[in-house]
Amino acid sequence: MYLKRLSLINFKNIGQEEFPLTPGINCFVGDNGAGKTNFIDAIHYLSMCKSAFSMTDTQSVRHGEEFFLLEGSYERSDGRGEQIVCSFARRGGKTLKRNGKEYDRLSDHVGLVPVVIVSPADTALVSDAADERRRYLNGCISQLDRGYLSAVMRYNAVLSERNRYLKVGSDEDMLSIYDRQLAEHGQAIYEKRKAFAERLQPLVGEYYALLSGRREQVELTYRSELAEAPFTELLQRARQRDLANQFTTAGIHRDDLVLRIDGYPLRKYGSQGQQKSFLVALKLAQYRIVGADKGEKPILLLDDLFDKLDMGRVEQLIKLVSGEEFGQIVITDCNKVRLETILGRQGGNYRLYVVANGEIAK
Ligand SMILES: Nc1ncnc2c1ncn2[C@@H]1O[C@H](COP(=O)(O)OP(=O)(O)OP(=O)(O)O)[C@@H](O)[C@H]1O
Repeated sequence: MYLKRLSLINFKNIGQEEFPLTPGINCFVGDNGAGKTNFIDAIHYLSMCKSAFSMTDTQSVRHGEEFFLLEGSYERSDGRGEQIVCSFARRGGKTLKRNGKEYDRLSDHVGLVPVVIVSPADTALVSDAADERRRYLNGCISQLDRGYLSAVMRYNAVLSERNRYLKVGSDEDMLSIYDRQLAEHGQAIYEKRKAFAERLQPLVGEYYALLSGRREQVELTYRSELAEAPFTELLQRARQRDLANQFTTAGIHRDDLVLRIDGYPLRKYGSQGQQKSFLVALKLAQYRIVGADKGEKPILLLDDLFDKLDMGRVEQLIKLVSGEEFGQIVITDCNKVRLETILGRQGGNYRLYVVANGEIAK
């Protein structure tokens, strides 16, 4: 699946733009603050119904305007077309249409146009607390599995209720009801996270080796208390502790992904370039899994390509993503000459858009 044509109105610093894209490599170049990332974010919106960067939709409406509108025309691998329109109005909220028909629920759209993004904001996956990594896992798995997202939402709802109850009550029967519900959704989430992480593991190692020239070895492992015992048993064991603490102390809301380099924690011992390489390897691994499961190659968004990577690793990355396994690529970089030099060495088949003040130079 690739994006053939993109149209934007009032999206961040972009007033109005419409242009075609190639099925191969598309590059947005321009100075800092020009609006390159905003084009990438628009593509992300059309797939995930939300920004990859801004917390709220309102932040994506151009200052002084009332709404934004994004439209993408896609071509599937079998030649069929898809027309996706995402709009948001400060007063009217968000709507999403596929081929003219509005979705009842935005979540029904997630996964139709698979997308994987690599951006400087990924560093939060290494530096921040475990909830950032759980959010990442949730985002990946929900592109592949509709039931997963609703299981997570139900789990979180029961968890909040149980935590509220623990502050006011201690009835064993009541807690057992919550436990049964938590265990039902939590166990299913655990199994899916475990299976996904097991698929990621070898691919992350493989891609990291390719990017780094096999200089270091990296590992990714999924850590969950549910690996020790079934969830119902964990909840039973934690009951007295939960009553004392007045919140739920065991469960998949404490899961984490453990990232290591040469056996040591990546956050403490990895250099910035090594951490970035790990994150790129992780995203490429995700790309492979999503592509295999969907039967459509995702769109790969590489925001700020040279962020923390040396020339050798960037060149390796471009070589990798120019291969058969990958489909449409969208790259942003502030240095046109540097980018063109590398792309030239890889065959020179790409389209370049020069961005200034939210506009593409014609
Ligand atoms: N809602 C908005 N309305 C108007 N302008 C906005 C809005 N949100 C962000 N911007 C502007 O968009 C610009 C940032 O664009 P973007 O992040 O795409 O830059 P970039 O070209 O990727 O830059 P860099 O090379 O620094 O990463 C900034 O000038 C910012 O002020």
